[in-house]
Amino acid sequence: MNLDVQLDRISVAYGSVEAVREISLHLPAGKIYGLLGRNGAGKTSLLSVLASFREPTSGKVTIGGKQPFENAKIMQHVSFIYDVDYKDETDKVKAAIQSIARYRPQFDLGYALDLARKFNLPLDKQLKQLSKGMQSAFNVCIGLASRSPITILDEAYLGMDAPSREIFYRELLEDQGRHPRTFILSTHLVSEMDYLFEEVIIIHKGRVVLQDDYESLTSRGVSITGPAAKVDEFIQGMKVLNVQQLGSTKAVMVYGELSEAALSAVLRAGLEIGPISLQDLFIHLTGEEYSA
Ligand SMILES: Nc1ncnc2c1ncn2[C@@H]1O[C@H](COP(=O)(O)OP(=O)(O)OP(=O)(O)O)[C@@H](O)[C@H]1O
Repeated sequence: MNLDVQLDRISVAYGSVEAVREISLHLPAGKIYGLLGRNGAGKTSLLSVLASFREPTSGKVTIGGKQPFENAKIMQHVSFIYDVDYKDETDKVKAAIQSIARYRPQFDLGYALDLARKFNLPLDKQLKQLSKGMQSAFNVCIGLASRSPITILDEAYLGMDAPSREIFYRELLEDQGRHPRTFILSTHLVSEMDYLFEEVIIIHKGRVVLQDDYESLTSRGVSITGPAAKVDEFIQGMKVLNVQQLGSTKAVMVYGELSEAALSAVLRAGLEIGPISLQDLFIHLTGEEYSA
């Protein structure tokens, strides 16, 4: 069953607040997608539509060619992991895992318990008694062990300490190797998680500002440094993300195709070329100069 996700001109409005504005995306199945955006960019609103937690104000979502909203056949293949409020949840960790396993068709109970052990989750404690980071680790266990063909993790790491996040990232990659599926991960921890993503979607003020595979993205972004006049000559016609000048030396971050010929011309001119990180791209593409 091919569960490609297609969003056609999805908008989400809360009264007069337009959280998502006509977003169209095609997400072929089987990849790890990173969804990046600043606070309030519209990530959770978009993901809740994708997970059929809410209907869009306008536009259409299809998963495997079918509309998922109130469609149990499709929704059994989708897991949406988000920051759940467990303050009244008296189920114990092990019992909660067992009861979730009963209604998720691909759930692997053994793997869930193995993950719980790796995260040091106390199986006989009530969910409401877990610390914030442990509750997130519990959510991650459920998200990974569900093995849903479409697994959406909305800032799943909240409160998890660095060693636990490392376990999460390692398990994600290993389990994706064993059971390939679609992961959509929203995050603010761009530099920490970038190596996980096969494709990156950056949204800003409810709109997509960039969607590309990770390798092309980072190969297209470069910094060029050298005497200001020479740098200016080379960046003509390119999308400039950031400019820094110290005396007569200028460092410019640009984004776009740079041909082999252009690259060697830059080097012949004695300019320095360096890579830019996904975090740099994210910061500058969502800075105020790109505001809608
Ligand atoms: N239930 C709601 N009622 C009114 N406005 C809302 C509601 N939920 C979200 N919004 C608004 O919609 C916009 C997008 O919010 P959303 O939670 O989707 O962003 P986000 O990218 O997930 O943000 P963050 O990274 O801070 O979690 C924001 O302006 C937010 O204030």
